[in-house]
Amino acid sequence: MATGSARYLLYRYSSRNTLSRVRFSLLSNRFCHSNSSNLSKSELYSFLDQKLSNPHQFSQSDHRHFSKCRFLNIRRCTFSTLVKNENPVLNSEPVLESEAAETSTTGLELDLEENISETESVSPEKAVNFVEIANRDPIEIYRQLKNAPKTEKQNRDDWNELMEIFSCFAKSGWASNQALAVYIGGAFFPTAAQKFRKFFFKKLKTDLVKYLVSLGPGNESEKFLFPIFVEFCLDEFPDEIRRFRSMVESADLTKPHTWFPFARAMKRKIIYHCGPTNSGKTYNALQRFMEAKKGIYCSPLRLLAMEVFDKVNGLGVYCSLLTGQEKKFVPFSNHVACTVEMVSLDELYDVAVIDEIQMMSDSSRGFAWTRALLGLKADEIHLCGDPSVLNIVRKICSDTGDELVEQHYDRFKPLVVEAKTLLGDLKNVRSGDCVVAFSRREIFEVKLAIEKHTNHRCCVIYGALPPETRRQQANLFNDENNEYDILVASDAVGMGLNLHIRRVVFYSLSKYNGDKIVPVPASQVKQIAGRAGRRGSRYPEGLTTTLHLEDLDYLIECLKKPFDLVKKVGLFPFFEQFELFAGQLPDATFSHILEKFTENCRLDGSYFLCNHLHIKKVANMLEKVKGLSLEDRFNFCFAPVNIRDPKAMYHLLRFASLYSQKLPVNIAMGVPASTARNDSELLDLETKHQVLSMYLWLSNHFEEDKFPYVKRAELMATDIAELLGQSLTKASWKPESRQSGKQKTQEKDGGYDRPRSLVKLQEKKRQEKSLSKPPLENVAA
Ligand SMILES: Nc1ncnc2c1ncn2[C@@H]1O[C@H](COP(=O)(O)OP(=O)(O)OP(=O)(O)O)[C@@H](O)[C@H]1O
Ligand SMILES: [Mg+2]
Repeated sequence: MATGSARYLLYRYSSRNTLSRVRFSLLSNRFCHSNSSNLSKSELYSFLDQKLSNPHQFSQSDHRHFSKCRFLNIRRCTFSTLVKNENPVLNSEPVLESEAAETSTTGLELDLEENISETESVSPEKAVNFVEIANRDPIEIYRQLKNAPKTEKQNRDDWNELMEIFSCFAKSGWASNQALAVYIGGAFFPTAAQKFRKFFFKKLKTDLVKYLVSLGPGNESEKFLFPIFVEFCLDEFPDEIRRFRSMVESADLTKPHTWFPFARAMKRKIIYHCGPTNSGKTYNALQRFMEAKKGIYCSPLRLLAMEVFDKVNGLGVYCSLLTGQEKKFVPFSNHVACTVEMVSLDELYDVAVIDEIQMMSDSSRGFAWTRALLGLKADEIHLCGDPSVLNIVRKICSDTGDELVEQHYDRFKPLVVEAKTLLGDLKNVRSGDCVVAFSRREIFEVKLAIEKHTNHRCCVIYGALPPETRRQQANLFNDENNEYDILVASDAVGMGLNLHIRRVVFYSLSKYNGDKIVPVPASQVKQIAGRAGRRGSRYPEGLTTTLHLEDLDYLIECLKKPFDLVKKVGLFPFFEQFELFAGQLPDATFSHILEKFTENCRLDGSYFLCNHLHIKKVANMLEKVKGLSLEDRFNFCFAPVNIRDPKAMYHLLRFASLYSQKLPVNIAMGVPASTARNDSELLDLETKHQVLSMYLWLSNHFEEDKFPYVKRAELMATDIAELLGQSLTKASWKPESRQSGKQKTQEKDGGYDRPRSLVKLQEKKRQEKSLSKPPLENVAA
């Protein structure tokens, strides 16, 4: 049977079965792409019967296919043209849909309208002028629907199709996103869409239904429905819209440079000291800092702030110290060394230094650097960092109108990679080595192994140690006149400390990121490796290598890799912004407000909202403490606490409870009489110090009289830091296993071996995973 006649039969069949236009088109499409065009009339009819017997015969892909063809089918070649072309009585030469579309021109639209009316008598359904509907004003459509006295009856197919269209609309990410622009919130959108559907179904108009059915579920119908939906919402939900509007406006984090009008009123000069590690960036910035009449140095770490405080005072420039935990005011000082979170944006300075500016992109703490850069009231601001945020600083300066001067640096002496590695054996460590491991457990295992199998003694530095203890360990390592000539450290060694390291040895290049084991990012590897061979140290030429040969390639790859260019930097609302937003949700809990803020806040393309999982965890715990103001909660949530340490969390809860009851907050903790004898005692000392540090932090962020035991806490903290230092120098025990099922290290005869390269292990796992996955085509099939 010729395709033309088959199509005619198909059309006749569709008339007989009152097939909707969409279904007819889909069917004819399928038909044309199948061998069924060779069937006889009865065979064809039974083929169609069989197709139609399954109500789900038109799959999503059919709909998608039809959507794609919509412009061909509707705008340029309507069903009626198709029928006309295919009708052997009217046209003996059949024209396929695609051909008809191909040959149509833009001028055809007028003809199509004629065709619609022309075919009214032959169409299985009343022909509808789709072009006219597509161009109709949505406001007018909405009014017409609203004023329609009753619904017009539809056939079942169209009804079902319409249901599907509305169900897709309600789930549409596009529509939900667009709705935000008219202040229909993401949470409210499904309700609004459901009410819209109810409204529409009560007022069905056949022409609209036909048109929507011709568009089918998906993009096209969503785009058509959306403006009508907007009209409906404006009319039906003015209160919700008003409420959401003020909520969105109070969560507006766009244009953060406008938040600091005083800084904007100043003509600031920004000097970006840009370069790799050990290139003199901080040194040069500090020279200007010390020359200035009034200066501030903003550090990424307490330890580094203390170091600058000592160094600057040592050079005769009076300088105070300000960190979350301590305030050391030096009389007559016009200079201050602080942690970046503590920087004052009220004071005027001649020179400010913001060290490690690339930390602006840090997922949790980035906002503190962004705030300092945008808000510092200083004539001259020196930024020190790697080139990763250079572009974004350029953009910020063009927003703020500040002058930007770039100073580029090279490393004093190149870092040399030792290709031999330690051949998997820690016995090959040498004096001046810093072995870098990424967990506390590994650090102690390495220390134990080195001290057992060699004559070297090890100092240790890791994040959970107080800065005072880290400094004590660093001094012990730097001092030539003792037996502690190896440093075993975590990534905590990567910033700030000036250590006499000859060679950085990576024990591993993978670390646990709180969720899974991942390769250490290249920027971090560079930063850590850069600790070797500092200018002015005993080893001005630096070396780096790995324990295992297998890890060497990854190390080289990281060192060669150019710095990634950061596209976004961190932001977080001030308390005042948060408070304004909270006003929209009077009965909500703190964590709910936080959640809503995250959901509704708007940010410019160069910024992201900093990760606040930690804050949320604390907020959830403090939910049960009654009587805290919003500001109190906000402050308590920023207190430095290890959320994975139940003891530390318990103390924070206790502090907040006492505070809320207006009782003096006590420490309720003693200092152990002697050094730690095992790892659990050491862990206990670490926790105790963290709790005291938290107490001191809180005393600096709340009224002092509420935390009356500051002096005592300071003394206890000093004692514990000392005990920790003493405990570490003699520590020779196996670390506590905090997680079961972790990789076990192996001891071999007369030596020590880590199981295997974790980087390789990760790579192998990834490869196995991708091999076990079927090829994409199969998945699609
Ligand atoms: N011009 C100089 N004269 C004397 N010592 C210098 C000079 N420049 C830098 N140094 C010393 O070199 C060492 C590294 O310098 P600096 O700390 O400024 O490097 P950096 O580029 O900031 O490195 P990082 O990125 O690791 O912070 C420091 O001990 C510093 O005192
Ligand atoms: Mg530096």
